[in-house]
Amino acid sequence: MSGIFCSLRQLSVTYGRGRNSAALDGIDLDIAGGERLAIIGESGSGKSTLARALAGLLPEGTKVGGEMFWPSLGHPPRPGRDFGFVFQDPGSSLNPVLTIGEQIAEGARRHLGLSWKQAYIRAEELLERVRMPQPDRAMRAFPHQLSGGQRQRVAIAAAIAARPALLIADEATSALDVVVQAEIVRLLDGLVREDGMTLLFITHDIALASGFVDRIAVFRNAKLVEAGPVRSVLSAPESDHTAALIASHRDLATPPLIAGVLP
Ligand SMILES: Nc1ncnc2c1ncn2[C@@H]1O[C@H](COP(=O)(O)OP(=O)(O)OP(=O)(O)O)[C@@H](O)[C@H]1O
Repeated sequence: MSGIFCSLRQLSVTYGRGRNSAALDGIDLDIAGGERLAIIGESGSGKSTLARALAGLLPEGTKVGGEMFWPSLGHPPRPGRDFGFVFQDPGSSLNPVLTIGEQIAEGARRHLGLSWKQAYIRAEELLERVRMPQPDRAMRAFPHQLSGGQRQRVAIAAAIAARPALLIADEATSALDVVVQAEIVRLLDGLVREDGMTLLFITHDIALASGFVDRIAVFRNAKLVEAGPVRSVLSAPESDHTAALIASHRDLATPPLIAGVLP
């Protein structure tokens, strides 16, 4: 890991249109360059709001308080260039009327200044990297011709096309069955290690995240409950809420298995 990638100081977010309760409230958090950080929390705890705040994707009219610093980038991350986003439903980020090759190549062309020909070559290399079966055929396919897991591989390839420093995966495996889920987690893990990307892995599933991330940050009701290395959070959670989350996963709550889950 290298230095601090992002520092949040008392970050607060309140959505507009008459809402007065904060979606994030006084968050202090440092994210190291190249680290794999899991953002854990129940539905509505503020996880996606954190991702949108980092990515500068909050809707107009949202009130943002506190400060965000980007020591290694020197500026807020630019969409498609400095960060890539992978969502739960790849259908929301893939264009149904463009071929897979066209949509991956577009990001590489626009942000890396490649010609279309070079961008197509890069797109096919990316499909190989995300272990898409028959990448040459997949280049000419449309999203609806692929399985959910394959679409998620394409979404990941598109998200990393411009070699971003930050990859945000927001419930990226939640809609997949457990076998494909494990494959996608392994894939993300390998890609961020190889490229030295910082990964924000947003999930409600502490057991899934604990198998591969470096640190866990637990959110509840707009607040950061605790953050720390996986081993410390699992073996000595600071809050009752985190302890309850761990206890709800029997395989994590059983001490001999904690060691088994960790790398
Ligand atoms: N665009 C929006 N406008 C108004 N309120 C919003 C908006 N998006 C989220 N919220 C509210 O902000 C709070 C935090 O939502 P957020 O989506 O960040 O939570 P989350 O932990 O990601 O939940 P989930 O796991 O269900 O996606 C919730 O109360 C939610 O209803």
